[in-house]
Amino acid sequence: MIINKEHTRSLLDLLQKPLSVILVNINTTTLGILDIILYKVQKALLQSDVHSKSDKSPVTVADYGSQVLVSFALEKELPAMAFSLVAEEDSGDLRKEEGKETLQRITELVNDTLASDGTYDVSPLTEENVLRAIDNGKSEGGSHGRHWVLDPIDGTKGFVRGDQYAIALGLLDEGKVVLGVLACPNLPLGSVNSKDPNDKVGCLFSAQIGGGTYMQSLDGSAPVKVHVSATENPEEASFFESYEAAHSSHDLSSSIAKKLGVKAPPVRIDSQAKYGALSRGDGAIYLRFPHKGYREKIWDHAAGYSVVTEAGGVVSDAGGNPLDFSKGRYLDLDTGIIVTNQKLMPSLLKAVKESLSENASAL
Ligand SMILES: Nc1ncnc2c1ncn2[C@@H]1O[C@H](COP(=O)(O)O)[C@@H](OP(=O)(O)O)[C@H]1O
Ligand SMILES: [Mg+2]
Ligand SMILES: [Mg+2]
Ligand SMILES: [Mg+2]
Repeated sequence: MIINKEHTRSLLDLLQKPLSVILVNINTTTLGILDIILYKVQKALLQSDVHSKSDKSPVTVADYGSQVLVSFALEKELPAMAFSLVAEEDSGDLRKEEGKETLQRITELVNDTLASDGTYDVSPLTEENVLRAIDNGKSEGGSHGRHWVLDPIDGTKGFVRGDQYAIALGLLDEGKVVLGVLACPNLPLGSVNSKDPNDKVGCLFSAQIGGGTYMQSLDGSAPVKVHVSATENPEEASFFESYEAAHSSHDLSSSIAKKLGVKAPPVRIDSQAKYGALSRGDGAIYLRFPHKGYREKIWDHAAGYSVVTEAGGVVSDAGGNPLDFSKGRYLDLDTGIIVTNQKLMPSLLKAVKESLSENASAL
């Protein structure tokens, strides 16, 4: 397995801009701390430091380490605010006998990182501190107050494979997503469809409610405003879906695309990088149809929803209802998630409805 250099970029560095939008003072040195942990984690991954959660999905030291450091830094930087974090990972497996070594490894990495960075003058975190930082993410969210929503690594399968992944942070205010930051370290700056291996990669998308969506390179170019594709013609539209067929029915999306008249083959990539790419018009449609019984989590969509919506796109469930982030850790929705521009949405909804009634067994 080859994990390339982009995996080592600083997570908090990626988050700096939008945090500054809401006037949170996280300084740049602090933001550098995750560089080192990801570099080390990358090496650990080569030693197959990938574990399986109770739902059989993978988690790596990188996922935990990212959650510890984002949680730690947010708590440090937001002392005056009531700090509530809804995040993907929990400490359950790390508290078991079998999780001991992984916990040790995370603690070691976090402490090495904090020490070599030096921004926070703190004594080394104990394993208990690490567990507590992870468990900061236990908030239930909901319709009152402010809640940060974190996916420390979205697209873990892509991360492990060396493909696309994202670090996704959103902010809920009274149940609405008001801020979204999506760092996509492996996404080419020009287009997801770029075939040139020398193209620069690493994109940061950020959106604030009412303020549009901006993209910049991860090494700090000036942000440019981005918009979703304006196409009204499905024949010109290409569509995104999960790389993993287990996450979204490829059969159903293929039937929808056919009905709609989409000519291009699907673009299959991991993570919310799909939302980022769509927000700048790389493709015009994103279809997500998890298999029966799967419940979508808010951290898998909050940042991406904000980035696409502020770029002029529409995100809804398969019934055309807007996504509701105010219900807690899960999104309660009808069947799937579809994303496109305002012009294409009515015909997309029609195609989805017809395909669902003809291919109910595809889910
Ligand atoms: N059976 C399933 N159906 C749909 N989504 C699933 C799934 N199992 C895991 N996922 C979610 O799909 C996300 C990745 O989406 P994508 O397929 O677009 O890359 C995962 O995020 P994590 O990698 O953060 O766990 C996980 O939350
Ligand atoms: Mg996961
Ligand atoms: Mg995720
Ligand atoms: Mg994740």
